Amino acid sequence: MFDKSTWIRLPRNVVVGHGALDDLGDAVGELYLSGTPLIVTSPSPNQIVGDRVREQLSGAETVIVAEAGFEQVQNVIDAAREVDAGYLVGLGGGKPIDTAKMASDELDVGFVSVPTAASHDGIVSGRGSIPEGDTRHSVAAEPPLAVVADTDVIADAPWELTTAGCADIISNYTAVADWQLARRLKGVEYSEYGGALARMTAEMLVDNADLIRPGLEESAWIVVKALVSSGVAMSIAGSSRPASGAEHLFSHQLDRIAPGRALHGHQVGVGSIMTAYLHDGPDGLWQDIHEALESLDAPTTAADLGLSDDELLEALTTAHEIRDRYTVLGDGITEKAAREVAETTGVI
Ligand SMILES: NC(=O)C1=CN([C@@H]2O[C@H](COP(=O)(O)OP(=O)(O)OC[C@H]3O[C@@H](n4cnc5c(N)ncnc54)[C@H](O)[C@@H]3O)[C@@H](O)[C@H]2O)C=CC1
Ligand SMILES: O=C(CO)COP(=O)(O)O
Ligand SMILES: [Zn+2]
Repeated sequence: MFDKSTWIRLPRNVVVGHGALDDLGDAVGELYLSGTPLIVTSPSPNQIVGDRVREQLSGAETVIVAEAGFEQVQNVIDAAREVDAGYLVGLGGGKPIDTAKMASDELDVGFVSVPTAASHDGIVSGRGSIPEGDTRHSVAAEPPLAVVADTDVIADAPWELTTAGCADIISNYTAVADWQLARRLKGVEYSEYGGALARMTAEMLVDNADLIRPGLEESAWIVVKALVSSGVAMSIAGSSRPASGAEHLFSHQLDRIAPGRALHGHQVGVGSIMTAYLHDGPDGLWQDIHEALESLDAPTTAADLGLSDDELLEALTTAHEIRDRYTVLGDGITEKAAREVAETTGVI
């Protein structure tokens, strides 16, 4: 008997474009949400567009989160209960958006995603990525009912935020390769559709890398659309597997070893260069990934990430410990192997 069943939860309204923030009220109005909106944001996005968002959502309250973590999620839950929030709006980069979507899940209220930077592919996903002690959880969270991405605001954000988002997407190449490896070696469930979409998104971004340039609103448009597509791949898969493999484990480990040193997307990009080499050897995809990152002016070396060689090697040799997710790192690679891959790819 066929007894498989799956839920794919996707946003109803995805509004991307110049001045899209002015459509936020309409995009939310169409969802028939009721009650007080609670805006979950971090200091810079609040300063940049907080008032514009509050103008669109009458009676909105605001809570500021500086970091992502379970404590912050709990603070948002408490703030939401205090104002009897009807729905939450994540405004900013990946941290406030993840925090809002996790709090919404716990509170059983709607979630709206308003990215102010194209820095990560969690803007649409129904996953939250949260550190806790020595580990980092990828948890099911409330997918957004609406995503409103204003390309004017995003194009105005520091350029490195956009290149971080590009690198987060490019890393889908190695994430999907790890996922396929885990299917072959460990029988991990694989979604052809989720894997193909994630990979195609990375390919489209690499093919358009020449068009992605600072200050061009069209670049923000290309990157946001790719981030949406990558998030949809995660929703189809019901996990972050299409967009998170060993390169992400490496980045998560760096967040512990060298916190705040570099952006998430930049760390996974450098990780992806090295794990692509581990997958395919010297003549494989690592050079294309390296070239695409270089052409975007995204980091390709430990020094670009503000890391010493030793910090980078420590992260690479211990990344497999972060969580129980089988990747090309298996149960860990030796320091000699890590040094060889990092040197051969020019990362150190
Ligand atoms: N749930 C998921 O599927 C995913 C989650 N993530 C998570 O997202 C986080 C990384 O996201 P980031 O956006 O890099 O972190 P972030 O939220 O800390 O943002 C990075 C910086 O950009 C600033 N910023 C945002 N918009 C700005 C603007 N318009 N102008 C000036 N500054 C602006 C923020 O204030 C912050 O200082 C990590 O915690 C990562 O694990 C990343 C990818 C996918
Ligand atoms: O960053 C992600 C996808 O880009 C997902 O993060 P996790 O590795 O925590 O699932
Ligand atoms: Zn990521």
